[in-house]
This record gives sequence, structure tokens and C-alpha cells, in this order.
Amino acid sequence: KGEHRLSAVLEKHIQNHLSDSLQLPGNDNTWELFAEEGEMKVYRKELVEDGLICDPLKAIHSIKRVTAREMCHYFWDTDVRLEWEGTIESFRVLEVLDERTIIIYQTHKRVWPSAQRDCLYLSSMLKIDNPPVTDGGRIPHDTWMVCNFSVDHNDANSVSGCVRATVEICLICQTFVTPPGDNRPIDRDCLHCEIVYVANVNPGGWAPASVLRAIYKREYPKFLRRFTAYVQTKTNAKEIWF
Ligand SMILES: Cc1cccc(-c2n[nH]cc2-c2ccc(F)c(-c3ccc(S(=O)(=O)CCO)cc3)c2)n1
Repeated sequence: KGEHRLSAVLEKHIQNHLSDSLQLPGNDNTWELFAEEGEMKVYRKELVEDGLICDPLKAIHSIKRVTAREMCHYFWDTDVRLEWEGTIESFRVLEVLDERTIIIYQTHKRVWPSAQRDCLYLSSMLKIDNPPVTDGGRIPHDTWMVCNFSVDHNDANSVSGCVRATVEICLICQTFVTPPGDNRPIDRDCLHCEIVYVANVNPGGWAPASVLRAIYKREYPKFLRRFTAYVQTKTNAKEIWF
């Protein structure tokens, strides 16, 4: 802890997510379920700030045969970012704060009729030592998290014409193991991972509400489908990475 200049502000984001992002949306009526595919449930709230659509998004999902660490690693590792992220046009790692904390500047593909968006954020991956037990009372094998939130940085010479979006995003993953019994070794069929993905994206500049809400309605389920399938494929033949 305290390894870099942004440790304190990172710690605050982590604590906020641990206290509110793990609240499952099914329990209260403030979240509207707007997409459901199998184990994946995607909720949103309608929120307008200064005339901009900032709808918070919360998705829960259960993915077979992967661990929390694997999910968070492939979400965090920029070496594979373009293999699963469909809306990014370019990105650059501006600074490495420690072995699991970096600062990224990225531009997204323009979606007509809005201006192109870019974002500049800190991305950190960490293991949660005393994991919050899910409401079902089941004990996870372990809990990992990736926290992405907007920061300022001098070196981000922004791509001209881009409107700066601000993000507060978190992926919290918990591994559950069902022992195979009679002393057989654990294999991937004994694993599943339960995730909560929370995204608060402020588009930074005006865009038609209908366009933004249509983008979110299409892009979030697509991203969750594509990313989870990507991790299952990427890890399928590999040793289990707890
Ligand atoms: C997956 C998705 C959902 C909603 C909107 C879009 C999208 N389409 N065209 C432009 C964007 C766009 C605009 C601004 C943003 F900050 C992000 C954005 C979304 C996700 C993340 S992340 O941290 O979850 C994954 C890393 O890129 C960061 C930024 C995406 N893509």
C-alpha cells in the first residue's frame, strides 16, 4: 500500500466500490433490469447531470470455468485489450505506477452523430483480502477487482476533435469452487466466477439522449458477452490461475 502518488485516491475508490458496488441490484427497486441473457443481468438507472446522460450501469454475471484472477487479469492487461474491446480506436499507457497500476489514454471509435470520445484513467488490479461474503452467504475462494477511474495527466496530448469522457468503472470477481469429491483434483469444471461490473460514464459533452441510451443498451451487453467468452477461450487449455 502507499506505493505510488495516487495510492490514497485509489484506496478511496476501492472502498466505495466494496461498499456499494457489491450490493446486488436485484434486491432493491432503484435499478431497472434492461438486458438479460442466461446468467447475465444488466441494470441501469436513468441519471442526467448538467443535461448529459450519465446513466449508471450495473451488470451481474456468472461465468463457468474461469477464476476471478483470470477475469480481472484479462480485463486489466493492456497487452490483450484490443483482442476483446470493440469500441477502442487507440490507447497508450502513459505511466506505470506499480506492477498492477497504470494510467491509460484511449480514444473510442466515433459513433455518428456524436463527436468522438476519449478517456484518461487510472487502472488498477488488486486482490481483496477479507472478501465481503455475497448475500447468499456462500464463501468465495477469492475476490479480485479492477478499478478504472478518470485522472488528469500532463502527457495526454489528446487527439484533436475528441470530447473527454469521464469514467468510474469497477469489475469485482469472486471465484467459487465446488470440490469434485473423493480426493479428485480440482479442474475447471469445478469452477465458476461471479462478477459485478459497474460503469459510470459521463460522455463529457452533449450527445442526443436517444443515441447515448441506444449505444449503452447495445454496447454493454455486447461487451460483457464478448469479454466473458474471450476469457473462457483464452484460459480453457491453461492451468487454473487462482
Ligand atoms: C462498452 C461500451 C459501453 C458504452 C459505451 C461504449 C462506447 N461506444 N463508443 C464509444 C464508447 C465509449 C465512450 C466513452 C467511454 F468512456 C467508454 C468506456 C467504456 C468502457 C470502459 S472499461 O473501463 O469498462 C474497458 C476499458 O476500455 C472504458 C471506457 C466507451 N462502449
